[in-house]
Amino acid sequence: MTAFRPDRGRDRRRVLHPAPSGIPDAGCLYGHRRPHVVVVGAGIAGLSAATGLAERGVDVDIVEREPYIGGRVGGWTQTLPGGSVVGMNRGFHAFFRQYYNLRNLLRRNDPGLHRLIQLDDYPLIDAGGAVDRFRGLPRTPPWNALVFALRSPTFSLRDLAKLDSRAAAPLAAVSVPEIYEQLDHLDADRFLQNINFPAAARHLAFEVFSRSFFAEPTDLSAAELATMFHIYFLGSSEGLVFDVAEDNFDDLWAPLRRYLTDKGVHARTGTVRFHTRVSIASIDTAGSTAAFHLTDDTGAGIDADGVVLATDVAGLRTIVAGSPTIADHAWRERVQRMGTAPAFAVLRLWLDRPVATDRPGFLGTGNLEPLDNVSVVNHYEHSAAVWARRHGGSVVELHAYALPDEAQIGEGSVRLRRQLLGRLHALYPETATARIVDERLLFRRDCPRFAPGDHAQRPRVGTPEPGLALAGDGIRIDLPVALMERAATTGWAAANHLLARWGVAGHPLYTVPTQGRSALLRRVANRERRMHNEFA
Ligand SMILES: Cc1cc2nc3c(=O)[nH]c(=O)nc-3n(C[C@H](O)[C@H](O)[C@H](O)COP(=O)(O)OP(=O)(O)OC[C@H]3O[C@@H](n4cnc5c(N)ncnc54)[C@H](O)[C@@H]3O)c2cc1C
Repeated sequence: MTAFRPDRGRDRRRVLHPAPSGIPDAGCLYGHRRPHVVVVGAGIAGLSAATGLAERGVDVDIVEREPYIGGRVGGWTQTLPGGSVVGMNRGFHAFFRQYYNLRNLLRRNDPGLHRLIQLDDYPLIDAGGAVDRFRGLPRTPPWNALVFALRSPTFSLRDLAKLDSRAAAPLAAVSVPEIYEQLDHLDADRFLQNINFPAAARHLAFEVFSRSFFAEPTDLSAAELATMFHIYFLGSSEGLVFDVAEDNFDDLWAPLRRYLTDKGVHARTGTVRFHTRVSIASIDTAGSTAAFHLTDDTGAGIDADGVVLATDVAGLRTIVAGSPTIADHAWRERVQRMGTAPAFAVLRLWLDRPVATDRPGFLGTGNLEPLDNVSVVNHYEHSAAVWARRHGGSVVELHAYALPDEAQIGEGSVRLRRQLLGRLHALYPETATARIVDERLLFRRDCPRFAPGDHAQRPRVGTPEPGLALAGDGIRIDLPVALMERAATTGWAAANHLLARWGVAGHPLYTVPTQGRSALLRRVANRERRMHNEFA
């Protein structure tokens, strides 16, 4: 059996959320057989849920619409002109050290996390050429934020003095979930204006934060921004340096898939089967001998004792709309009200020339629309590095978030591509004369919306339907987690939810502290909240 050592990080103030207690193995709970759960969606959330269930003796079928697993962090291969087979994926992802629950998933079959490598620095540059850097920052709050602010060309000591410290207190004293009561009615842009945050720094540091939720600061909840600031900056001493996958994302998930399907080798007892290219259309709770009957869009069906819906928002809405017998009307309506963020584009270029050697693996940009970031993929991804070496070239990826609908079609997409290339040539002039050997432009719109007011409406992991749980980065969980880590945490929590129903032990979760680290700032923030409530 593989000994699994959980990732606890280095922050001594991280929080352990203990595993719910129960029997260790679901065993023969159903007489002669184990319970059987269908997990719909094989992104991070679905894979976490499946792992959590299988390790406690539940039989799991994972059903995935795409031909690959990993969801938005999935990878596949494609053939370039000339016959080279190269890796392709949905774009650059930063794996932060405070992603404890995601790292614990990856550790299942890669205990040393050798498939992740550290990216030493990721500069942020704005239209005026001002650059913020993360290299060499202290890890411990508040020194990380202070040194970042003092070093930043967009933030002066005078700016610091001008901050409205009372209005800004919630930023430094985030408490989850209370922060949503305080700030979810506001948008991030308005909040930063209210606290006198300097405009240049707003564009650079905070726009990058908010646009990583694929939204403009005016469309992002201030509570989500503050929670992000807490997770990555003031609430954790794991630091702002992150890891990236050292190869295409399929390399990240293949070992986990083996871990889940190889029988008898690992510390799990349930049987796991993957079904790719299968799209679930509906779930029925009536008329079948099993608790649930799931039907795919070809009409084929599968019975289950429990279900985890770990799809993206659109997938969840479609399935729930087709399933009038599950849960209740109010809950189904709540699901239909979930929103998606605007579309984004990922343009990957295979160039016949290298970029300058000192170009960073990842560069964030502010105020350089439509460009949000540039990655030099061959600086960190193994298969891209092999291609670049063999061809004396480079592999570069450009992201553009929060796009208007017209940017995705016809002349709009041609213009977007042209603008992105123009930005690249201005930032990295050596690329202007490079020939594009091949390119892929992807448009997607499958990230959840985190607009003001969304939080209270968001469905939670547990549902009114016994035996049905939700997971995904758009699902509410009142813990300080975001993006990939929210996907992983809700996945483990969905497994725990179903296991608890059967009296089976769950899995522990870890998070950054659930409240701000400074008692003084917490007191100021609490006073502010009380005053706000009195006047509201
Ligand atoms: C370009 C980009 C960059 C990002 N960068 C970062 C980053 O740097 N750091 C970070 O933390 N996060 C980042 N994210 C966010 C991160 O990708 C997501 O938070 C995370 O992958 C969500 O995982 P999930 O399992 O919740 O959803 P998904 O990955 O979307 O998984 C849902 C799965 O359900 C499947 N599905 C949907 N409907 C059905 C159906 N009816 N039947 C069967 N299957 C179905 C889908 O095909 C999909 O595989 C980024 C996202 C994008 C797009």
